[in-house]
Amino acid sequence: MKDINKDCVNCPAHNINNLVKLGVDMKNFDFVVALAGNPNVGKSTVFNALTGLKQHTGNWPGKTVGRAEGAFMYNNKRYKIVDLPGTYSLLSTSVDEEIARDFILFGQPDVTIIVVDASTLERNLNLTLQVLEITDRAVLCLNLIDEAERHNLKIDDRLLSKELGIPVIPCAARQGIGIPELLKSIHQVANREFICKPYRMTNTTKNISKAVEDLNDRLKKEFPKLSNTRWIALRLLEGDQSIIDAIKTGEIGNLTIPENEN
Ligand SMILES: Nc1nc2c(ncn2[C@@H]2O[C@H](COP(=O)(O)OP(=O)(O)OP(=O)(O)O)[C@@H](O)[C@H]2O)c(=O)[nH]1
Ligand SMILES: [Mg+2]
Repeated sequence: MKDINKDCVNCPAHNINNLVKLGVDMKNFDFVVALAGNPNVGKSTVFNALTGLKQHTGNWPGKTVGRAEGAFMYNNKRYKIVDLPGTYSLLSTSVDEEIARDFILFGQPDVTIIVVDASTLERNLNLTLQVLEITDRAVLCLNLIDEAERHNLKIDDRLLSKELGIPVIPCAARQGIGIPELLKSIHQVANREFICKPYRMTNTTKNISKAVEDLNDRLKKEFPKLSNTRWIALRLLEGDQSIIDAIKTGEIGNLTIPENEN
């Protein structure tokens, strides 16, 4: 009897009650969700599972080359979801990586799903920690868990969730495993039923903090609509030439994605 219930909870018919794949129907959405992650970790596979669309997937990096958008409805809330090119770092400079970086930083998503490859978790944590520096609302999709298991890797997802301060959901997106749990977490984080406490590095000295605060104030005054000005202030202190140029030309102000485009 117990097994029958378990099968019922995991069967597609049960999930259909909660998830409606809306394809490209992005009207009147309540929340914007971004898919961030290293190349080739299954972001588009998750996107397709949630929207019913058919974004290009395959086993090599660099397939998604622009922003793809779709929608789904879950528990009567409408979500617009944005699939992004893979990126190793928010400091990356290739054109595709910049598209991902700009949306994660300035697109003001309500929830960022960080998709990671469970079989190469450590490498993926670099981007994860960078994303957690700039957002209070994120969910970690611990994807390719089947591959990790095949390599006899066991990940303590509950401990990882505790340490990162965000929900961690083991998934095998290609097989649809973990998608119901992922949806539930996206919903809880978007609706503030789950309050994230993202892991933040705290090794900044007083002088640096003061310089960041000063620059942050000036940036906010100059570009009132720009999000993540603290991140920009840090890059300025590091001497990041592309950011310095974007400020000099005023181009940085264009990175804010207007609300009606969301
Ligand atoms: N075994 C296994 N394969 C998966 C899983 N999720 C995705 N894949 C496969 O992994 C490959 C990469 O998936 P994509 O969805 O294209 O990855 P992506 O992150 O969008 O890749 P880029 O757009 O190139 O950054 C595809 O061959 C998928 O079928 C999973 O959970 N398990
Ligand atoms: Mg992709």
